Amino acid sequence: MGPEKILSISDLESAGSKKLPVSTRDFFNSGATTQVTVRENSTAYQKYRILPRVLKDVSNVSTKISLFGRDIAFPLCVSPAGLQAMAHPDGELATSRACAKYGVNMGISSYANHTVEQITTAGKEIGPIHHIMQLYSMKDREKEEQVVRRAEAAGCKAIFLTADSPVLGVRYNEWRSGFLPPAGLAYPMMGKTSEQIQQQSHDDGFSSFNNDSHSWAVEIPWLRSITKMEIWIKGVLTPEDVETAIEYGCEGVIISNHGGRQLDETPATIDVLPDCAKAARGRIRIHIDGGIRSGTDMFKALALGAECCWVGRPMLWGLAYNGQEGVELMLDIFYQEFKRCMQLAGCKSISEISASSLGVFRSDGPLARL
Ligand SMILES: Cc1cc2nc3c(=O)[nH]c(=O)nc-3n(C[C@H](O)[C@H](O)[C@H](O)COP(=O)(O)O)c2cc1C
Ligand SMILES: O=C(O)C(=O)c1ccccc1
Repeated sequence: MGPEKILSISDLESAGSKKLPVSTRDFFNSGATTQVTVRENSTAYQKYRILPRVLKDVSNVSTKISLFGRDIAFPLCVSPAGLQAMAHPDGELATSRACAKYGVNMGISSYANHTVEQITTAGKEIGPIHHIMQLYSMKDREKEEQVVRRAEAAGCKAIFLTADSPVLGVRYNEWRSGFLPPAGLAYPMMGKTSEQIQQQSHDDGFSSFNNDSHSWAVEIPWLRSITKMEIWIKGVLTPEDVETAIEYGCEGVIISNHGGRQLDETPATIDVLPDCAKAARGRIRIHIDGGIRSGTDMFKALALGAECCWVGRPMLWGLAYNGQEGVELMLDIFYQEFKRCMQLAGCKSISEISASSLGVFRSDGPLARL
């Protein structure tokens, strides 16, 4: 696709973004309010440096981890993001196929432009893949239950309950541009047609469905009573909420600030990961997303206590650049960079990646050990 050489996720961001109309590009790439968190999610990785151990046999590095009962190729999955057909007509179907081809798992947004049945089938036709279904608490409990039941019947392994979005964030770009998904795109899992979507602002449309009176005490036991899928909480940023998720018997949390799109001036996810992982003490799975843009970012997140990384926008840039092939390119860049990082750092398997592989800059001093 095109003459340019796409070697890094940053190259893919430029090439993919260029293909999109300005309002779509801004909807995908922006964060909330002042953009502090969306920026810091990535830049925060720069306070850490990798301390390699040398002269190790790294001819047979294993990048695999086990997730939902099966090995995935390397510790990266694709976060649930709505409206993927805005990036490429094949949307979530292309993402699912690319993930299956590459041997990683995929999150499906409740605001996907294809159904959970279509998306899981598209992937499984290519190869083994697990999906998880993202869920928002909804005002209409019957509709919410339908989404859960359809996801389970389609073979999804977990519900990711997005907990950081009782309302949408302050999004100046969406409000200025009067952002609306293009005519023709629907939210089939929400039972919302293109015509209905066109009648309300994105913000009002979201609020009309979303339950801003959600709570741990109501939501988690209710979900448990209607599904056997694992229940994960997406959008946790504090050790307190890790502890609460454990109390409610959840299987995992995604340390996430929604890619900086919800509450601005929340910390970068990598900066709260160590305390959250410490609080978990192995009692709940800890995954992370937000701002991960390279194999070394992945390595640092694993060293600081995450079991697996998830990425949102890099998938959208891949889709915009070249559909399924673009998402495969994105996964390939991450895989090659991560594997090489392990080799150069002297880690033969994922279990050898630990905090002892990292140093950190504190104020102006020399590099400190963690
Ligand atoms: C365009 C877009 C749409 C998104 N839609 C959803 C969604 O429907 N549900 C959800 O839980 N998170 C959604 N997210 C957040 C992602 O799941 C993820 O947390 C975030 O993109 C990770 O940060 P990154 O994009 O820097 O990798 C969306 C993100 C983007 C950029
Ligand atoms: O924009 C988002 O971050 C998001 O979560 C969303 C919600 C509904 C539709 C599309 C995206």
